[in-house]
Amino acid sequence: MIDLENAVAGYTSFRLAPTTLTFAEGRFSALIGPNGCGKSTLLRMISRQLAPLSGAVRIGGRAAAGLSQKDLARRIALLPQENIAPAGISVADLAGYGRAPHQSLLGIASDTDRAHVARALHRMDLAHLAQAPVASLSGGQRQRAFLAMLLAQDTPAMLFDEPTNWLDIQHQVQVLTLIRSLAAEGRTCVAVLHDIAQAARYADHLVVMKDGAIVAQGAPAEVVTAELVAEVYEIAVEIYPDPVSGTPVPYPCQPRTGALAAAG
Ligand SMILES: Nc1ncnc2c1ncn2[C@@H]1O[C@H](COP(=O)(O)OP(=O)(O)OP(=O)(O)O)[C@@H](O)[C@H]1O
Repeated sequence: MIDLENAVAGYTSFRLAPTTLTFAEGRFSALIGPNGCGKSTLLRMISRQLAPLSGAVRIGGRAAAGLSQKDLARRIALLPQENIAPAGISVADLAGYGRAPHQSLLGIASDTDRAHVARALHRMDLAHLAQAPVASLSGGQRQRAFLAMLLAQDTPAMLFDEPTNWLDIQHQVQVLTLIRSLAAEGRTCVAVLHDIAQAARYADHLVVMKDGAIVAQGAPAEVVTAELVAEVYEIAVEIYPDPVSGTPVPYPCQPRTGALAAAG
């Protein structure tokens, strides 16, 4: 579980509103909202990449501020939006970095570490590219290599900042299904997603942000309404039921311009 109590973080030009929020374990929570509303800032604060200016962040009931770097990395992992691999590293070695918090200072890999890495590469469809340099991968393959590193870290709380970026539709579904199964294993999973229909279909819980503040949260069917989308994204939509899950799918209303407007 991750809980925030009046937590505030930000930069000179942008600050989150005091945020009180719980991400429950065993649940896939999706964070949605317009560009620049503070979603990444919130994840950075939770993962302690950005120190809270006030308030508290607790991970598994423990104050994040009081944890050692290693203890923190055993409890929570973050897939950032931008990832840079060390020069010349292979896919398997990158995934192996995820095991560092579980190793001694000497960084000697155990059989357990190797098993975690092999499983992570398999889950991300990368076993055949294990020895390939990360620099030689496509954008989607690289994203999956960083996801494999996250899986190898094997933490009870996992944060994903736009995990479906660069992925084709097959791998988008694979990653969203994977996050669901990680939550079903009892982990606390939080993902920033831009596709509201995907968020509504795959997540159990939606948290909606605007201008640095949480403006709505709850079950997707309750949260995703035409009124909320209009208020948060400033665009008129109609809501259709997802043909598979029945969850809400917002579709932009067509502006009635040109020949269509004249005909109507
Ligand atoms: N390192 C930084 N230094 C200063 N300002 C920053 C920094 N990172 C982000 N910001 C500002 O903070 C605000 C929130 O950014 P953030 O990245 O959290 O938004 P976001 O909701 O994740 O956006 P997006 O959907 O575009 O990824 C923006 O106005 C951004 O310009």
